[in-house]
Amino acid sequence: MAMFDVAVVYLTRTVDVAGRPQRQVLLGRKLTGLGVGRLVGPGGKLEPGESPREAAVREVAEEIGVVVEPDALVPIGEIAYPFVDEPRWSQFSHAYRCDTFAGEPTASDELAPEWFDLDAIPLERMWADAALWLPRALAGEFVRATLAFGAGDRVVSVQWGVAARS
Ligand SMILES: COc1nc(N)nc2c1ncn2[C@H]1C[C@H](O)[C@@H](COP(=O)(O)OP(=O)(O)OP(=O)(O)O)O1
Repeated sequence: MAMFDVAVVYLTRTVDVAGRPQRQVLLGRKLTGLGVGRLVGPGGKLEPGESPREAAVREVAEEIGVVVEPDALVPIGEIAYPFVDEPRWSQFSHAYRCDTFAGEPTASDELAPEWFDLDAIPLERMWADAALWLPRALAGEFVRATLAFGAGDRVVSVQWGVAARS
């Protein structure tokens, strides 16, 4: 199945809450395009000739006005998303975590960013696949998977260990 590539970035930070360190992740409410209304990491499609890392740097700057260095991006997953009923939506996602960045996340036309505690990510407001892998990936595991979407944006099949483009 033909798939377009996307890069998605999960910025993380540690804040002090009543004298204790609290890990947080930045998500944003999608304001336009596929998945509008959902919480996502900043990201989007690769442009022609771009590497996933280059796209990740560009998308973070465009969508939340934050500067990340390519080397600061830590790969946390490669996930193929075949859309069985809408093949033109099928995509291959390169996911990164990034602890080091410059600038304050700011809303754009595409995304309204917000920090969430890592132990209380509102997974029900994200794409349905997030609950299957994101907490593990943010805890340090590299996730490779093929997660097929069906009608109603439900995950209809799960294959771990392989990110299959066809
Ligand atoms: C768990 O997180 C995600 N799961 C799934 N299944 N898909 C996700 C997740 N986070 C982001 N995505 C997808 C959704 C979209 O297909 C892309 C991002 O798309 P976007 O429309 O923002 O792409 P751009 O290239 O920025 O848009 P333009 O076409 O407007 O340039 O990632």
